[in-house]
Amino acid sequence: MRTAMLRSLLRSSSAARWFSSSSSPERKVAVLGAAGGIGQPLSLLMKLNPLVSSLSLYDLAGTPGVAADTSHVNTRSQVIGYAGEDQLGKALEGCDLVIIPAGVPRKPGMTRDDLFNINAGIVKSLCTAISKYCPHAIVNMISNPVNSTVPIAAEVFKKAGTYNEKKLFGVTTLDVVRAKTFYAGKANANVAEVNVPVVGGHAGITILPLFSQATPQPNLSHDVIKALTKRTQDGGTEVVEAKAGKGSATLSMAYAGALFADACLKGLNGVPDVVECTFVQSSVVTELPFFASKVRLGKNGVEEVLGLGNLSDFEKEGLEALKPELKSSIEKGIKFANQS
Ligand SMILES: NC(=O)C1=CN([C@@H]2O[C@H](COP(=O)(O)OP(=O)(O)OC[C@H]3O[C@@H](n4cnc5c(N)ncnc54)[C@H](O)[C@@H]3O)[C@@H](O)[C@H]2O)C=CC1
Ligand SMILES: O=C([O-])CC(=O)C(=O)O
Repeated sequence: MRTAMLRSLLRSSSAARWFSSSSSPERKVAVLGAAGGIGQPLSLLMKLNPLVSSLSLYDLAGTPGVAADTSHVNTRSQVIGYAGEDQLGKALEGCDLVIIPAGVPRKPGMTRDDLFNINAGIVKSLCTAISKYCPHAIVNMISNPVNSTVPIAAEVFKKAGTYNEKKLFGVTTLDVVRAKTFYAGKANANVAEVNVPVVGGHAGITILPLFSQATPQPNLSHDVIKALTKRTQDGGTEVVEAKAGKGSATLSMAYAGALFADACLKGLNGVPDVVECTFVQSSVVTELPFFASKVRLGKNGVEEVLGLGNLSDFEKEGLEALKPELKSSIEKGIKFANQS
């Protein structure tokens, strides 16, 4: 279901006709940081999405080129590039969905939290503009550290009087994408039929894949589950090291970001039973104010935050172990937003 759009694109010899046949509502989507490593392929994937009617590509520089390039693809949306802070308002006006991959990526040896000092300020200024120009938009936060940037966004929106907890999402889809891929390999399963919930947050041990709830469920040993868990938690670092100083995951992240944005748009359009794992304000899952878990998406954003279900003893231990780090990252974000 989730990859139907991309699979149809690959299969169809007349993709343009397939895409232009959409009659879904008008939806304006902005990508902030659209000229970056994630921003460019994500902009292309959003251009391919028939649910988008208007695509607004914003960055400090370079977006006129990305927009001109992307706009030649013969699909539904009209694309406009906006460059520089004075054009941010226009980029955001009337948006239904704003996707934020703006900010610096990791280099080998860094943690996601090492990005806080630069990215916290970027996210704060972008969210201030969102609260002014499209206060009702759904926000998909990709910029790291997600465990802190989502609480920063919430505080900025609260201060502006525009906070709607149902519309703010930390994008953790790449953790799910990785968990599915790695699990399918070990389970010898068709990856297209694999499902794995991933909960917690988006950094190191705060990423908690729930392989006990994965489907299909072959009999994998505890050692294999432990190794799969570690590989999922270290997936970002695996890419950072392989890129050797040239950034972090961009292509797989663009794919994951496009999947999550598509799910949000489907929810907005009233498609039933759209469920994704995502980092949201959460009161029913743990005592922490934000937590990633399965969430049902709907016309207003979050329709329902779903519980964790039954956990294995190993997952229960993982859950307790992640809480202090996640709590401290959340608090760091809240403190930053209220201090500066
Ligand atoms: N949530 C997740 O699963 C993942 C998150 N990320 C994060 O995404 C972020 C972006 O990564 P990349 O695209 O690889 O970085 P990049 O450096 O290639 O691109 C970032 C873009 O943001 C732009 N930018 C910086 N300040 C801006 C501002 N104030 N307004 C608009 N644009 C601004 C830059 O000009 C640049 O084009 C990083 O923080 C990275 O850690 C990366 C992979 C996965
Ligand atoms: O690891 C990073 O820095 C980027 C990221 O969040 C990921 O790939 O999951």
